[in-house]
Amino acid sequence: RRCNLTACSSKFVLSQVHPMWQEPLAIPGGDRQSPIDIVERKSVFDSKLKPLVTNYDPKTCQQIWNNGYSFLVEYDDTTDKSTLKGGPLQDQFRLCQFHFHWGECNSWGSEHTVDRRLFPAELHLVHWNADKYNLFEEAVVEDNGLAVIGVFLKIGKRHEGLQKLVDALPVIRHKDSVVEFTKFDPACLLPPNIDDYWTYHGSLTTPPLTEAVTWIVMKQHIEVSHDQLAVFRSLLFTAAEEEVQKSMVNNFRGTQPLRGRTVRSSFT
Ligand SMILES: CCCCCOc1ccc(S(N)(=O)=O)cc1
Ligand SMILES: [Zn+2]
Repeated sequence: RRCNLTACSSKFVLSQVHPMWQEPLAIPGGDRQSPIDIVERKSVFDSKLKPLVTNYDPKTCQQIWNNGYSFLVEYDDTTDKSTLKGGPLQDQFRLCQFHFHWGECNSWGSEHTVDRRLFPAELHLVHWNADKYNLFEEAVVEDNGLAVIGVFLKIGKRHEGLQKLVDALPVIRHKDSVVEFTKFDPACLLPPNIDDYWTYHGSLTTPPLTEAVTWIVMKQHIEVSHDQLAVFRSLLFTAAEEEVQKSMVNNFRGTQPLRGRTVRSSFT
């Protein structure tokens, strides 16, 4: 007999896949989905790719919140104070938020892979095209609307800049909790060399999965300590009032078909 949810005792742990990660059946178009496996030897060096230019103002950092899929550090994107340009981009983009994806253990957690290699986590710095659109929500449905920088995380030495963020996480343990978070410079989360990257046209990796993203994936990773990443895993997918609490882990999408796309590299 199918268990009727209301009849289930509160202690019954539902071992369902988190709704977010049950792939929707059909995505409109769906031939430029993300993430992908980056096959190094198939990427094509493009000498016309310029260096990336980031200009982040820590004063535009506003809050950090648990949206039930990840935690987002949000920036004031009503002016051109925190911007990204150069690289593969023709226009100037504004930083609106950054977030991470991670696993339940250090063996997996990243969204992109490099020659099928998985990393324990991946940082996404999300920007929208402020030369062409007025709001993130407008840009999210346009081909050239978004630019996301991806940075792989590896377990190693403690990341001093990340610790301020790690210390804020217990305050936003549950879905929909938010706390003020200011004066955080996201540039501290970039690797030393941001001139070496892969770039390709793809999509958001969570709903609405729109194919609006110029992806810029850094070749160089950053290091965080085991304990720092363990705090990410102490977050919950679930809201405070829910009876069954679910750890926020494995919040990554699997790699998607390349569908004939070319991944370009800024380095040989
Ligand atoms: C109109 C509201 C859209 C909210 C969703 O925004 C997103 C979703 C995914 C990514 S990701 N993992 O591809 O960087 C970035 C931003
Ligand atoms: Zn993401």
